[in-house]
Amino acid sequence: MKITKLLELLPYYKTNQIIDHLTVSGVSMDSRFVMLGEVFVCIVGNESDGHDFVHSAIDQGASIIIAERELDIDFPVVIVNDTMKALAMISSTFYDYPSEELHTIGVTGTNGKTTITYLLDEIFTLESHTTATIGTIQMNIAGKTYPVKNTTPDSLSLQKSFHQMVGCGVNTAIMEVSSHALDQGRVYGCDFDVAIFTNLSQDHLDYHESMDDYLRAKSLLFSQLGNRYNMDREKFAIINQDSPVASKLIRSTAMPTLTYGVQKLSDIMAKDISLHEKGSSFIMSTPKGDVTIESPLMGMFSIYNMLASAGAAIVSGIDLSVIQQSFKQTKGVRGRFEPVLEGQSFGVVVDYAHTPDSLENVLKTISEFCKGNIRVVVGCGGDRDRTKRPLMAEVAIKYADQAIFTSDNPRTEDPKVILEDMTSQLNGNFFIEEDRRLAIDKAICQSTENDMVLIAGKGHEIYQEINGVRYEFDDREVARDILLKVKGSQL
Ligand SMILES: CC(=O)N[C@H]1[C@@H](OP(=O)(O)OP(=O)(O)OC[C@H]2O[C@@H](n3ccc(=O)[nH]c3=O)[C@H](O)[C@@H]2O)O[C@H](CO)[C@@H](O)[C@@H]1O[C@H](C)C(=O)N[C@@H](C)C(=O)N[C@H](CCC(=O)O)C(=O)O
Ligand SMILES: Nc1ncnc2c1ncn2[C@@H]1O[C@H](COP(=O)(O)OP(=O)(O)OP(=O)(O)O)[C@@H](O)[C@H]1O
Ligand SMILES: N[C@H](CCC[C@H](N)C(=O)O)C(=O)O
Ligand SMILES: [Mg+2]
Repeated sequence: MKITKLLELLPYYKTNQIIDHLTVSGVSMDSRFVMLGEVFVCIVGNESDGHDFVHSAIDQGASIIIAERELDIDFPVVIVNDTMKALAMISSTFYDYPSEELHTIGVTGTNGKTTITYLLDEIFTLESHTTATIGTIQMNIAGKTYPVKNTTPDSLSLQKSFHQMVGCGVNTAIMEVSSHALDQGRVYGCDFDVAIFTNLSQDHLDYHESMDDYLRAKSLLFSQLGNRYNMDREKFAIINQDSPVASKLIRSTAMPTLTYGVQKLSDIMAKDISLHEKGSSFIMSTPKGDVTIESPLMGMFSIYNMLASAGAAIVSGIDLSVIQQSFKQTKGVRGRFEPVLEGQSFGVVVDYAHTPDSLENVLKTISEFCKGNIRVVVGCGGDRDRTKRPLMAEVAIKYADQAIFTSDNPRTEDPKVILEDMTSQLNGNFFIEEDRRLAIDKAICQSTENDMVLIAGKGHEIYQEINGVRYEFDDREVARDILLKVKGSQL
């Protein structure tokens, strides 16, 4: 591609040489993987600064450098004021603006993103769309799955994936948009058609300076909605009206908004809600009429996830009958309120709750129907928001009859320090068992008829990360092994 074409969306840039004659074979943001003829974009990261690797990028065969500051090299350099935004724009240009070709839905918020992308995938698939999803668990393009490093990929990988989707005949792309991604411009320049907000509660205060800063990042999805090319298609924001920050987000976008909620008057509302052991049912009132929803998804938080998904489906032109059928037959998401059943007389549920709010929601749901004792096994991740640790522990002892605190992914931290952070100010009864397998064993072995065990925090994860090494660990498999062992010993 000619460099002049590649740079066509950048509003203003300076160069140190005449570059108009140059062509580029690709785009790279990592000096270690630059290929011959590629443009190398210097990104200032959290760990290192891409500008420091310019020489190695040139040695690897880069044809031109895009930087944020002047570089003392005799080599073609394009200087822009923000390389993160520049990377997003040139990646989109290089891959021929693929998000414009797709009906693209972005979901942001502290909790519920993965669940909503799965619910939407089921709805659009039932409507015979060819879909793709990107998120925490994996990327799925037209039925083929790919592993992911981040919930939301960097802008270069993202545009490449959109391009692949277009090539595979995908028409609807549904993705999670994390606050880190918004802050780091990973979705800058994406042509979203629908942007969904779930909720805002405490998480990631290791990365964001404050809750206001966290909200500012989330609001970028809405303020950037419709900023890009394809204005032939209407854009919509779908906002949780019951969230205290709803009005801020509604004001942050110039695009039409559809609200959803349970408490406050909203465009889409759930009424006559019934939450039970086998799921939930409610009347969903919408601008297209009312419909009765029955679903195996449990808990009030699931009602919100269904309303948000319904909002996005409605503005995408999908009939209420399809939404109704999809919610009825949903398979749910692995690691989200996933039961482990080995014929035992008590319940065991594995859930990805790793924030105070999600843990509270899940425990509240369990406490609404559990007739026996509730035991929770939970820890907090290392190298992540320290301030959420005591809050999660407090929620655990508030709702559970027995709280067993253990390790999650300690990463580079000492698990004992994490457990100390969780419990040092805590009043009440709890156990500490650092070894997650033993903690699960303890909860299961003490349970009897009608009790419930919640194993929280790791959900679908199939590893435990300790000091940079990922050891095989799957809460569901561990629980299953223990249940079978207990069953065997009772024969
Ligand atoms: C803190 C954070 O968000 N880091 C992300 C960031 O990496 P970074 O800023 O550390 O990058 P860096 O290592 O400093 O490198 C800066 C630049 O120098 C380049 N470089 C570096 C070394 C070298 O030899 N040559 C070279 O060119 C790098 O390629 C890069 O372009 O940019 C990378 C590329 O986009 C991300 O993969 C990485 O995510 C790390 C792995 C991570 O753990 N992020 C988490 C916190 C995160 O983003 N989580 C959210 C989900 C949260 C949720 O759902 O709850 C997510 O979207 O995944
Ligand atoms: N709407 C909701 N409100 C509050 N809690 C929720 C909601 N939906 C799901 N949860 C809880 O949050 C956990 C994570 O849900 P999910 O994976 O859908 O969220 P996420 O936003 O994708 O999280 P992450 O940021 O870690 O990727 C679930 O296991 C459940 O405990
Ligand atoms: N996306 C979240 C996942 C947390 C999952 C939990 N098991 C942990 O490791 O803290 C994060 O990276 O903060
Ligand atoms: Mg997720």
